[in-house]
Amino acid sequence: MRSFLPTVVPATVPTILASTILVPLFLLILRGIYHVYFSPLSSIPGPWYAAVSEIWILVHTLRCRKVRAIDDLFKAYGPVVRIAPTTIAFLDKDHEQQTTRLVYNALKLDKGPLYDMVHMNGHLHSVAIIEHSVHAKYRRIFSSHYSPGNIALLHPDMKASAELLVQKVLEAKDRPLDIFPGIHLVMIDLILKSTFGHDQGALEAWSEHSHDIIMSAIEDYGRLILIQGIVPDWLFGVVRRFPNKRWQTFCSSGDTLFNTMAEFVREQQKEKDAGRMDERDKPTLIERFFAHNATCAPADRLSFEDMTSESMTHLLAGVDASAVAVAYILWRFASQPLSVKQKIQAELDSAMPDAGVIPDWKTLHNLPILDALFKEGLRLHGPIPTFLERLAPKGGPLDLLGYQLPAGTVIGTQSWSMHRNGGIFRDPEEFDVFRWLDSDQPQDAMLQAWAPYGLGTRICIGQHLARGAIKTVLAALLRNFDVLPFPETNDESMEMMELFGMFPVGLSCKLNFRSRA
Ligand code: HEM
Repeated sequence: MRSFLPTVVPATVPTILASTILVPLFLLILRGIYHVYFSPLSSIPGPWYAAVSEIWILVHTLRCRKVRAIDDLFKAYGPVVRIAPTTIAFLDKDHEQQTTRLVYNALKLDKGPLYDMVHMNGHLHSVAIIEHSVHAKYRRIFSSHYSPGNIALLHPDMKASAELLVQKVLEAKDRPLDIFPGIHLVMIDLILKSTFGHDQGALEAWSEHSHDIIMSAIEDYGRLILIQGIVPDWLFGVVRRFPNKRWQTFCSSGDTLFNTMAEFVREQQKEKDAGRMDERDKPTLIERFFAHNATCAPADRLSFEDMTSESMTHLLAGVDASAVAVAYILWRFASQPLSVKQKIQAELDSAMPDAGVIPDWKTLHNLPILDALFKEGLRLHGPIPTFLERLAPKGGPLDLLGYQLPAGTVIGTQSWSMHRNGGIFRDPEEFDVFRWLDSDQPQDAMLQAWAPYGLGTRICIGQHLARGAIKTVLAALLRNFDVLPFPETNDESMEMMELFGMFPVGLSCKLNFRSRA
C-alpha cells in the first residue's frame, strides 16, 4: 500500500526553516539596505548601524545612556545626525536657536511615538497626548493654575516645608544625612497641596527608618513604565505573575498611585458637593477641572479618570525631577572651593538676617547668586535632558538645516547637548556658578541655550512651582548649614543614570550638614 507520509515530512523541515528564519532575515536585510541607501534620509550623516535598524538606539536606551550616545554622534558627525532609520537628532549651533524654535514652537508639531507608552495606568494625560491641537486645548484648562502669580500663592507652603526640612536636618545632629528622600517628600507635600489642597504631612513623618508609600510608588512606577514600554505586553503579562512580594509591589505601583489619587479626587468632589470649595484662598488643580466641566460642552468634559490620571502625572513629573535637581545642586555646592561657598552664603546671609525667616517670593527670585547656582545646577544636571521627539508635519518635506525630511520623520534635540555646547558655554563640563554673572560671557546666547524644562508648546507646565520650591529649599538649607562632602557620595555614586529622566546611580545623596548657628 502506498504511504503519503514519507514524502511530506522531510519536505517540511527546510520549508519551516526558510519561512521562520530565512525569509524574515532576508526582509530585514532588504529593509536595512533600503534605509542605508535608498531612503529619503540616506544623505543624513550618521553611522550605518544606526540607519539600518532601531536596535542601536534601543540598546543605548536599555543601557541608560541614550543622551550620551546621541551626544557622541553630534561630536562625530556634526549638528544633524541620523540616530535610527527614521529618527533625526539636531543641535542648533547658532545663538539664535532658530531650528529649535521652529521645531518646538512655530511649527506646532505633534509629539513622537515614544510618548504613547507613558499613559498613566492606561489613561491619557498632558505629557502623553500626541496631537498638538488636542494638547493645546487640554493644556488651556489648567495652565493658569501654574502661572507665576498663582504659584506665588503656594510660597507660604514652600517656606513651611523648607523650614521643616531644616528641622529634620538639625535632628540628624551633624551625622551625614541622605537628603534625597527629604526633598522628595517636600515635593510630594507641595504637589498634593497644589493639586488637591491636601495636607499629606509626608515630610513630617520622615525619619531614617520611615517608608513613604507614595514616594516608593513614584520611584517604582517611573521604572515600570519604561519596562512596559520595551517588553511586549504578553511577556510582561507572564512575568508580572512571579510570586515575589517586592516584585508584586513594584508591578502594582501604578495601581497604588492611581487609587491614591482617585481617593483625593473623590474627596475634592465631596468638598464641592458640600459647598466648601469657595472658602479656599487658592483654588486647587481639581477645582479648575470642575470649573472647566461646569462650563464646557458635555463632549469636552474631563472624566473622573482623566482628572485622576492628570493629577498623577503632575506628581510623577514634578517630584523626581525637582528632587534630583536639588540633590545635584547640593552635592556640587559641597565640593566648591570655600571662596565660592562663602560668596553664595554671603548673599543669603544678607537676604536672611534671621536664619529662620525665608525671604518673600520677590526677594527670593531677585538673588542673583542663588539664581546663578540654580541655573548652573540645571545646566549640568538637568533632570530631563533627554531627546524630546516630535514628528515632521504632514504635507511636504520639512527643511531641517538643509535636509529634506519626509512627513512622519521623528526629529528632536536634547538639552544635554545644548547645555554642553562649547561654542556657547565656556569650559562646558565645569560647574561654574559665576559664569551666569560674568558680562564677558554671552549671557543672551547662554539663556537661549538653557532649556532644562523642555521647549516651546510642550514646555514644562510646573516650571514656576519647581523653581520656587527649589530656590526656597536651597535658601533655607544653605543659610542654615555648611554643606560638606561625604566620601560615599562621589562621582561614581552621582553618575547620571538615564531612565527618560536622570537619576544619581546610587539613588541617594548623603552629605554632611554642619549647623551654622
Ligand atoms: C526641576 C524640575 C522640573 C524639570 C527639569 C522638568 C522638566 C520637564 C520637561 C523637560 C518637560 C517636557 C517634556 C517633553 O517635552 O516631553 C516637562 C513637562 C511637564 N512637566 Fe516638568 N519638570 C520639572 C518639574 C515639574 C513640576 C514640579 C511639575 C508639576 C507640578 C511638572 C509637570 C510637568 C507636566 C504636567 C509636563 C507636561 C506638559 C505638557 O506637555 O503640557 N514638572 N517637564
